[in-house]
This record gives sequence, C-alpha cells and structure tokens, in this order.
Amino acid sequence: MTVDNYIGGEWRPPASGRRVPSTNPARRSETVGFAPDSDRADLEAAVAAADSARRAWRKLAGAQRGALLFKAADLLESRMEEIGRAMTREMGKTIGEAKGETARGAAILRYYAGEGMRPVGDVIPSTDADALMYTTRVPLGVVGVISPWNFPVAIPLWKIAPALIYGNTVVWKPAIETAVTAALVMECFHAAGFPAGVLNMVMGDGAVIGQGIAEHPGIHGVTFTGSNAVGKRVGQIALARGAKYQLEMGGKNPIVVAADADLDLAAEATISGGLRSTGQKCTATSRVIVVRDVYEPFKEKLLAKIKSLRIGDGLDADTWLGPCASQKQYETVLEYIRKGREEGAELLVGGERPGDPALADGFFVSPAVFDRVTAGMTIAREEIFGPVLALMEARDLEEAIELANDTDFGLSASLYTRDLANALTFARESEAGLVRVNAETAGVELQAPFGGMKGSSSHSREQGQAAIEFFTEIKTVFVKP
Ligand SMILES: NC(=O)C1=CN([C@@H]2O[C@H](COP(=O)(O)OP(=O)(O)OC[C@H]3O[C@@H](n4cnc5c(N)ncnc54)[C@H](OP(=O)(O)O)[C@@H]3O)[C@@H](O)[C@H]2O)C=CC1
Ligand SMILES: O=C(O)CCC(=O)C(=O)O
Repeated sequence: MTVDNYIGGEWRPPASGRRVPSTNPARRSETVGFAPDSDRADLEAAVAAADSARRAWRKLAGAQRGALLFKAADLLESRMEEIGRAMTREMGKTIGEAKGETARGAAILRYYAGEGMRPVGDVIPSTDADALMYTTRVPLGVVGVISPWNFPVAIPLWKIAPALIYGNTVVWKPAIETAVTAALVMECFHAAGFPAGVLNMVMGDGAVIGQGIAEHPGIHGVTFTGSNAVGKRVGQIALARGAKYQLEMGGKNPIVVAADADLDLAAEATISGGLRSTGQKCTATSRVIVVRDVYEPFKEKLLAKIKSLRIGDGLDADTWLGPCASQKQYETVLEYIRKGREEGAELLVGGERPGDPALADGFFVSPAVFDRVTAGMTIAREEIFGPVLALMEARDLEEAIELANDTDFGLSASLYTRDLANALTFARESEAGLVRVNAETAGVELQAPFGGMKGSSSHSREQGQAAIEFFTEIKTVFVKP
C-alpha cells in the first residue's frame, strides 16, 4: 500500500515526492507499505486546512460532532480484521492484541462521541443577586497530535477523539513505523464524512514534522506520547511559544509480590504485564520486586511459565510473543541485556535470538529474566521497552515499596497481596499515576484518567473525563441583565 497524507479532506502525495518503506519486523525483507516523507510544505498545508475548518467545526452542536465520531467507530469496527493485520505486520504485536486494540479504538470513539452531550460547566452563585455567572469550555483551536508506533490505533484515538468532540481541529503526525495502520484509521474518518480540514494527517520524519508541529504558531496545543528525550523537547518548544502541551512518556513500572500473594496469579500478571506486546508498552512491568520469603518459589513459577511462551510471527494464531517492532528497538533491547550482564545481574533465561530458522529474518528476542538486580543497575533505572524482566529482592513490604518508588518514573505500579491493609498501604504510598492491586501494571481503561507522576508525564492526565482539561479552556461568564 502506498500511503498519502490526508489534508483538507483529500489524499495528497508529499510535496517532495519522497517515500520511505514500512517493513515487517517479523520478516525484515517484507515491505508492508510506503509512507510519505513529508516536509514543512505539507505541514503548512495541513495547518492551513485545520485553521480554515476550525470556526465552523466549533460552532456545531456537540451532538453533531458526536454523530460523526459514532460513524467513524462503526467503520473502524467493521474493518477490525484488516486494521489488526496491518498493525501486526507493521509493528509485530500478535493479531489477537492488534484486533483487540482496534476494538478498543472503536470504544474510545464511542465514549467521546457521547461526551458531546454531557455537561461542560457549572453555574456559580454571584455576589450580585441579579447576575448569572457560569463556566463553559472552549476549544484550544488547532491541536497537534504526535503519536508513537506501540499502540498505533488506541493512542492517536484517545487524543484525536476528545480533541474533536470538544471542538478542536487536528493535525496528526503518526509514527512512521505504523504508517499503513494510520492510513487505514484515517480512511475511517474520511468515510464517516468529517468536514474537510477537521482532521489532517501528515507523515514524515519526527525531527521535521513532529518538531514542526511543536514549533508551529498556528498550532495551539500539542499532545505527545513517546520517549522522554523527545517529549521533553516537544514540551520545551511548545512552552517557549506559549502553546499548551501534554506529554505521556516512559515508565519503569514495578510489580511488587508480597509474602501473602497468590504466587501463580502474580507470576501470570508479571508475564502478561511485562511481555505482552513484547514489553513495548509504557505501562509494561519491568521491575519485579519480590519479598524475600517468597522470592525463590515465585522465581521458579515465573521461569516455568516463561519457558512455555511461544515466540513467532504475530499473524500465527498460536504465537504468544512477537518480534521487537523495529531494528532500532531490537538493538536497544540487546544493548540493555549486554549492560545487565556487564553490571553483574544474572541472566536466568532468554535474551537471545531464538534458534528457529523461520525466525531468522525478524527482530526476535527470547524473553529475558535477570536475577539479583539491584537498584543502581541500568536495567533497574532506564526504560527498556522490550521483553526483559528484572527480579529484585526486598526484605519486607516496606522495603519493596521503597524500591518501587526509587525511580525517576511514576506511570503504573502493581501489588499482589491477599491482605487489605497491604493493598491500602500500597495505594497510599505508591508514587505512580496508576496503582493496581492484584492486577498487572498494564491495562488502561479508556473511561479512567491515565498519566504518570514524576518523569512519566507533564503531570497531566489523558482519557476519561480528564481529557477535557487539556483539550479545552475554561471561560467564566458573568451576565448582568
Ligand atoms: N510512552 C510510550 O508509550 C512510548 C515510549 N517510547 C520510548 O521511546 C523509545 C524510542 O522510541 P521512538 O519511536 O524512537 O520514540 P520517539 O519519542 O522518537 O517517537 C514518538 C513520536 O515522536 C516523533 N518524533 C521523533 N522525533 C521528534 C522530534 N524531534 N520532535 C517531535 N516529534 C518527534 C516520532 O516520529 P517518527 O516515528 O517519525 O520518528 C513519533 O511519532 C522506546 O524505546 C521507548 O523507550 C516509544 C514509543 C511509545
Ligand atoms: O497499558 C495500556 O493499555 C496502554 C499503554 C500505553 O498507553 C502505552 O504504552 O503508551
């Protein structure tokens, strides 16, 4: 598939005529499609289209905007198989996860479609008995959406849907790795009949189009999910020119296994939270902090289960674990595994290319478990974004919580326990935006606020009702008859 940009309601080739391939990480010789390698001229056209559409769009009733989002949801759902397959071929997650994410995308669209008919303000008693004082919400204007490849449907939709329902127009820059998936999503919006210019998509190098969005004076708000290094830069650029910004970045998420935990359930949650999507979730479990009394029995259960995971092409129905999404991710993961060994952690299992010759052409790494990891080691501090688990021992729950909080990140944290007092202590003490008890660290629900503390975000929240805070501004109105 040859992908075009989508600007002003039309599919347009990039001004430069250049394209870059999107390849299958399970078989690097297979090209899935060709994405536009756009330059600033394409971005200018998209911002101009979004700007000319915004006045009419914000004037529509919320229910009218919502009706279009409902249509887009139906179309997305009807193409779940096709979009799921494109996602798996472009970034490697299993077809079950890819179709599940597409279904989640439809649910996100429907949730925000309904927002068009919900309250947006309050009546506040004025000190003047004759006056009416109330708050309402107004859109920012044009919103720039910069999204990554790891959730190529859900993440852009949980940004685009609230942006649109609250009356903004959008310029979206998807990650180049998942260009075909993004184009299929865009086709659903096109077929739903959104007015020209309301949603525009420009693909190109992050340093050109992503940075261009951050810098563009015609873009009033920028929402970003991706790495910390890029996120911080995007935030600084937006701040410097007075634009609103929202950043969702990395995690170094702990699962804590208390002495009274159900060890089978805790091991399953560690595997699911840490290794689903090949560990490429910002909410992925990467530090496994186990209380000393159960360290050895937990480790045994974890290793037994990990050895049974089937690695392969995500399109095969019996595959549990697909490849890393790109050569860059693959090399990063191998480098962290090398560092882990060099710094003295013991690699118990995995961390190598699987022996199966059918996998030789892909970016596969067998899931790695490191033992005796200490808090200062690189693999305990930096986000790896791959199938690597770091086991850490704690004297007791108190020390486990201290270790869990000993990180620059604060996205999600999980505890396995049967004791309610432990659960409440953990919920209170955890320095994370998402705290989960007897549930894995991943698994965000679209109707609840999502975001991190410390270095994981710009201290803002996405999804659920929280989205209104970023995508609108409050206007306080005082009317004296
Ligand atoms: N929080 C999360 O969910 C994610 C975290 N990550 C973390 O980031 C690491 C690297 O992944 P990577 O894909 O390189 O992440 P990036 O932060 O580079 O990419 C995220 C998005 O930002 C764009 N971008 C890249 N450079 C710039 C820039 N200078 N200005 C504005 N936008 C830019 C990218 O475009 P393009 O694709 O064209 O480069 C992409 O759309 C991962 O190993 C992981 O640790 C990555 C993805 C998601
Ligand atoms: O855990 C999830 O479902 C969402 C994860 C996420 O938001 C991310 O990886 O960026």
